[in-house]
Amino acid sequence: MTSFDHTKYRPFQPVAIENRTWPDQEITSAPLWSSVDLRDGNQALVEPMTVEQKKEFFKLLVDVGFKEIEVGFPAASQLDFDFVRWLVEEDQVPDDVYIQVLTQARPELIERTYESLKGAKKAIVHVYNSTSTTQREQVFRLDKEGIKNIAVNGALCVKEHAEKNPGTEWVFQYSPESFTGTETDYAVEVCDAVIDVWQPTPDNKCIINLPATVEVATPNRFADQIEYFCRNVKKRDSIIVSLHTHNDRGCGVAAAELGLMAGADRIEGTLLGNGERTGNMDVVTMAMNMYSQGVDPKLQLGDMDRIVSVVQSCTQLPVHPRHPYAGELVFTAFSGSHQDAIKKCLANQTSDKPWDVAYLPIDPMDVGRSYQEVIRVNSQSGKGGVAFALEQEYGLALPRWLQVELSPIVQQFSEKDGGVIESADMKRLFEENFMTGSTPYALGNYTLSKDQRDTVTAELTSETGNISVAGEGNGALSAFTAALSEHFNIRVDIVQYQEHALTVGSDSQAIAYVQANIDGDRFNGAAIDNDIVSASIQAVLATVNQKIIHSKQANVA
Ligand SMILES: CC(=O)SCCNC(=O)CCNC(=O)[C@H](O)C(C)(C)COP(=O)(O)OP(=O)(O)OC[C@H]1O[C@@H](n2cnc3c(N)ncnc32)[C@H](O)[C@@H]1OP(=O)(O)O
Ligand SMILES: CC(C)C(=O)C(=O)O
Repeated sequence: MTSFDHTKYRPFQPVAIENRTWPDQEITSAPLWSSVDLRDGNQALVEPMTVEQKKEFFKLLVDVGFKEIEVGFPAASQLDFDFVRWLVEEDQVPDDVYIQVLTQARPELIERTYESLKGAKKAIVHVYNSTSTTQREQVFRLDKEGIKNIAVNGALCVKEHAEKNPGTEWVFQYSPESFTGTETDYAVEVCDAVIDVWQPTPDNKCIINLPATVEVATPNRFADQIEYFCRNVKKRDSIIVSLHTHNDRGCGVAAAELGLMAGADRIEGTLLGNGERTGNMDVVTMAMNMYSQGVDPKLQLGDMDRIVSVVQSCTQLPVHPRHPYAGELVFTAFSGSHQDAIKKCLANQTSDKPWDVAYLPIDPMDVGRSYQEVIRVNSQSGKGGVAFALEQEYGLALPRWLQVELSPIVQQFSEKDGGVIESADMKRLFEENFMTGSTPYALGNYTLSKDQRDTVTAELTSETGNISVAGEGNGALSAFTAALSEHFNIRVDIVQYQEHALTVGSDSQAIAYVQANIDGDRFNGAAIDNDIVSASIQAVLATVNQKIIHSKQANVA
């Protein structure tokens, strides 16, 4: 017998709607945003925020650009009450920001709520009661009329208190809590009754907030509910339809997006999605989704590290490394083909072209991240990733033929090491294997002269004694190659050559990369010097040094 029995659950009963229009809509402008971090987010924490944490969080929300911020449930806790008083008395709320507070539709709680707001410049009073069948039947034990009366009486009470305090610019908000579990036509009926009390106008709107208190269906079903609601609610032009989705099925953002397409004007959510159970709708994700489609979300999310840091320290919840747009790994590719594609696309990307980089839906720089972290190398990585890391970190633009040689060396190392290879290790492997221009022989003094042909004479130093070599050719490199060929009795042909100035570390240095065919085997060398000719000569010497060591090892074997 298994207890995993799906027949105990009932499917969601969708609202009957014909000719729905939302699937054809696009999101082309930002909604009104309201942060509920300090209320819904806070009420879901193991340890609710202290006043100090709320202050820090509030400052972040203002800096991010929220103009409506639900700051608490002041009738429920002294701490929330005190925080609202601090905001008002210490004049902490910018003139263009509304503070929003939540209250149940109970007269004594509404009264206390208004006490907390005394002297506020602008405030949204948010009153709610649950309208779902489950709560009607089992929690409130009231019929539809009884539940509607709670809403109407709450709305009346809210209005009366506002009239007694005309110094504040009041906005009223009502939520039929558990909207998704409410028959949609009945939700319209209750909201209509509230609207009748408040008598909003196009110039003095009220907010009707439709919560997916619990997410119970696929986002398309939620969108149907929203479109139905918008079509049928009274005075549509005098109300702001707001959405407040939760993430029980993991679709909080998708539901809000489709709900917006279905006609909503305003979105409530939290930064990075903290909230009851699986969380509230994540404003960061939804806003960045818009941003990535070329729509201005009207929120400033560029300092993502600060957002993550404040949210983590105030909620004491970690942010998942793969959290959309904000997690530490979301712009990082480990696998070779992704790295290769990213590297090539980044090289093509210029500021005058629309962003078009494989595997990166947005430019990491836009949220304060660097290209360095875009590619991290482990045993799944290929040459592109290694080359990218060396270029980003050290300015070493390895030619493709050298990338091909270095990549397996790095891969072997990471397989042994078992994890991510740091750029410093890759550089060390590069130096150990290719910058071999000092052992057994290092370049001492040399002279170059130019006549019909170039001539070089060079001193090579080594532990076993110094030697002199001389040769001539069509350039410095070929003269030096000839000198080495003759002295060591080998045949050296330069197959590949590349050089560039070093832009990282020192701007007066250059690096040369050489691939040489020596007696039928290919060797790769590189060298850095203030002078490009010296760098080139040393890179050739690096290949010859490898050949000498190789031959010695072969003889020993
Ligand atoms: C989906 C949401 O997030 S809604 C917000 C939920 N957040 C919170 O509840 C956090 C803060 N709340 C609290 O601290 C407490 O609930 C308080 C202080 C507000 C009230 O506490 P209490 O008076 O002990 O009441 P409690 O919350 O248990 O509610 C009990 C009564 O209020 C009624 N009630 C609950 N919600 C509402 C409402 N929105 N409107 C009117 N009455 C309500 C209940 O039916 C119940 O009635 P009963 O006593 O006749 O059975
Ligand atoms: C009070 C309402 C909006 C709420 O928090 C919810 O339904 O989740």
